[in-house]
Amino acid sequence: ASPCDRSVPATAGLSHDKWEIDPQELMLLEELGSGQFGVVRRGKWRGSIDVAVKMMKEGTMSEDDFIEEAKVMTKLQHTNLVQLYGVCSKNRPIFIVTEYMRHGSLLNYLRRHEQSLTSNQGLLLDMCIQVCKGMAYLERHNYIHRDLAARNCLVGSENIVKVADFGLARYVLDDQYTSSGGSKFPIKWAPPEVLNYTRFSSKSDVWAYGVLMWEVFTCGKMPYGRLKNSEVVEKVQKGLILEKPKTCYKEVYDVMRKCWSQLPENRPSFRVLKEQLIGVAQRLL
Ligand SMILES: CN1CCN(C(=O)c2ccc(Nc3nc(-c4cccc(NC(=O)c5ccc(C(C)(C)C)cc5)c4)cn4ccnc34)cc2)CC1
Repeated sequence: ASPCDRSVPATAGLSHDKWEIDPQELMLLEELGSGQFGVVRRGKWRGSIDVAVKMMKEGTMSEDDFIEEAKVMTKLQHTNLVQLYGVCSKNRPIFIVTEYMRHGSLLNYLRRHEQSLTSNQGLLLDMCIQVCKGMAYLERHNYIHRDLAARNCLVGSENIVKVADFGLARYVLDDQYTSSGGSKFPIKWAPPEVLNYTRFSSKSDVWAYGVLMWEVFTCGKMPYGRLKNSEVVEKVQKGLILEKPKTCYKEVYDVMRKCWSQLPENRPSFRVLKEQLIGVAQRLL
């Protein structure tokens, strides 16, 4: 640049690829809770943008693989997906920075608002449709979630619901979580082909989506109640499915049941599910 050039020196910002966030532009605020990777905090980015910051506890994630994948994840943009803004990967622990969702997980939201929600089937169905839209977008981009459940969806202002942590399961190092025999594996959201062969697909996400619908219409009950994981595996392989929640239209339960077809090819796609659920909402409400 010529000496009289007042613009910012050319190198500024280049040291950070567009998915790399400068930690000096982050202000960390209160703790939101902790998950598989450690503590999550609310923060401000560039002084004004509300963010959630996952601070990855050392040894919990295969970091280099994730940082590579982050470039792809930042390109996945949809109203019903929690937006990944970027990562701080130049020092440890690495930070994963996403948009902030002020009401926390869908599971806790359902449990906290059970009284007002049980009589509001329209809102419950709308929440399911929002998750379906986010999942249909991931399906269109051949992106598999691998751990879709109400605990991994988040609620923002005006009852907006977004899918979070899509694809992140691939980078968890804890084999109690990654192997289907492990104590932390989400057995109750897994179809037969995942229980038997860990064969994940958008159709295994559809099975999990059916369980998420059941979570929504029971306002956050635990699927299969207090059954042990080993008992659930046995029953699911025998074709047992979750019973119809009391406050749930039969048409809605019929959609859930299709998500639990034993064979993946017999389950609807998220694209078809979205059309069916919107159709049910128009007829019923
Ligand atoms: C009135 N209420 C008061 C209490 N309350 C809260 O404290 C509260 C408010 C907002 C919250 N928001 C967020 N919370 C989180 C959050 C908080 C704790 C843990 C986690 N989850 C994780 O750390 C996590 C989740 C899944 C996974 C795998 C890979 C296994 C799928 C790995 C790690 C997320 C992430 N977010 C991303 C965007 N917004 C949020 C979370 C909690 C909710 C509102």
